[in-house]
Amino acid sequence: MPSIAVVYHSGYGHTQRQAQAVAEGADARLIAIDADGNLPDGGWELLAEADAIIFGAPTYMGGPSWQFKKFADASSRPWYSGAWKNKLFAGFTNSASTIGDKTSTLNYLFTLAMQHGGVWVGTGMMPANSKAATRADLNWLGVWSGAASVSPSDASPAEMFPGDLKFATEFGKRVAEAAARWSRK
Ligand SMILES: Cc1cc2nc3c(=O)[nH]c(=O)nc-3n(C[C@H](O)[C@H](O)[C@H](O)COP(=O)(O)O)c2cc1C
Repeated sequence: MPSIAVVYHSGYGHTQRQAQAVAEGADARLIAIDADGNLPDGGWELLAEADAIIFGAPTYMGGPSWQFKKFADASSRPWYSGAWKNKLFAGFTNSASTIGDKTSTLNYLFTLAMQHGGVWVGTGMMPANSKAATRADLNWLGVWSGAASVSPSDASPAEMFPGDLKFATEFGKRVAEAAARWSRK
């Protein structure tokens, strides 16, 4: 079975809930970037061993949080040795506004994966964009480059939209299926 890691930052718990949903679908290990932008003990080793790495960050000011960016800059060490080359990568983000420039964050996560010589997995999911669509549906936002979710600015993590969480889990499953095909183990 391929090993999959979800490495994410969350300032206030919303991206963490999304990360848990992605990890559930992917049967992945969760690695939380802390408030200082550091990984827990053993985090880098888990990433080195993973067949697939899923990046997650909240969208702050139209991009990933600085803590995620600190992690990304620190990943220049495995970049130097090509240690993450040919792994599968995917990404997700959460923010308050429906659009909120979330795709800028997803584009950043994609670019990071490409810098590492990785192969990107998108959502591959049809949008729920008819008049009858509700926030309980999968991919209500209509995003293909990665999983996205909305947390209204006054909503707690417990109040996140069920469709967004289901979307995150299905996205995790898709990455796991892709990793099973990609991995030679
Ligand atoms: C510094 C800061 C900047 C933010 N910038 C954006 C933004 O550009 N777009 C948006 O939709 N929401 C923005 N938000 C709202 C957060 O994305 C939202 O609260 C999100 O749920 C936070 O995720 P977290 O709980 O995982 O930290 C911002 C919040 C903070 C604290």
